[in-house]
Amino acid sequence: MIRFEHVTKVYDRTSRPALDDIDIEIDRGDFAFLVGASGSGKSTFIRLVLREDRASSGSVHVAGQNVARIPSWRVPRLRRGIGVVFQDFRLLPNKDVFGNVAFAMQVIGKSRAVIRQTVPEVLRTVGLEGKGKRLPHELSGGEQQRVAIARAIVNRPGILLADEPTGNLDPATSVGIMNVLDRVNQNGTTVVMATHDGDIVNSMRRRVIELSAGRVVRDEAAGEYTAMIPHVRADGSRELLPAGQAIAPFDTEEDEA
Ligand SMILES: Nc1ncnc2c1ncn2[C@@H]1O[C@H](COP(=O)(O)OP(=O)(O)OP(=O)(O)O)[C@@H](O)[C@H]1O
Repeated sequence: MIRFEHVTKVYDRTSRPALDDIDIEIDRGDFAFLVGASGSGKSTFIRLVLREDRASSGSVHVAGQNVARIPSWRVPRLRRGIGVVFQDFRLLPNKDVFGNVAFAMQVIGKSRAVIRQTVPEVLRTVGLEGKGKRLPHELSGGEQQRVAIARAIVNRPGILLADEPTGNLDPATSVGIMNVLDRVNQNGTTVVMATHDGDIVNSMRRRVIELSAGRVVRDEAAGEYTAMIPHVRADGSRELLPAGQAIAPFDTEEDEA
């Protein structure tokens, strides 16, 4: 569904690539977490899928299409097949819940009859039945994110990209949002979620793609937030430690040198 072939992205006026020779495939129906420190390239990955930016080299394929070959006038059609959810919800403040979701259908020319039928169905999917007339400021953060997800999926995209969707939410509310994303995935949508939320990654046990300085340093089918890597103790015995901690003995040696 999403294929990166040796993709490198170097932004103007920077020397270090934001993405460095990324070669990865995310299949139809997958659920993949993108993890990695701030600045490791997660948002850049998402921007390239949406063709908000172009790869400096290599190619990005979405639903079988090389996005660099799509003429500008057809980019909106590419994006119509991709729902996007952000950390800060980005709802229209003067439209109610129904209006926010309906708007995504109006802009692609859906009829009023179809909108009237579809929006309540989608609001039910995200757990917001009966809240169609509320304005965004009358909703909790978790409810606002549910509206954002409803809006992202109402046109049945093949892909849902979520950039830190639980970043502004407390842990309990985040679990509710993950249940919604899981349901969306079970309905066949490929979900890619960039996150710093270790608890969520560890509880979901889905594919984990870890970026570090623009490179894929880990890609596990049912991974955890932090990789556990083998570490040899001074006495020769072995233990599993989080990747960051396992390099400590080498730092010590350097300090002494
Ligand atoms: N428009 C830009 N111009 C120049 N450099 C950029 C631009 N956008 C991102 N970068 C740089 O590219 C690298 C990757 O940034 P990116 O935003 O993709 O990281 P991220 O993993 O999403 O970080 P975060 O977790 O903080 O959102 C960083 O070094 C960043 O400074």
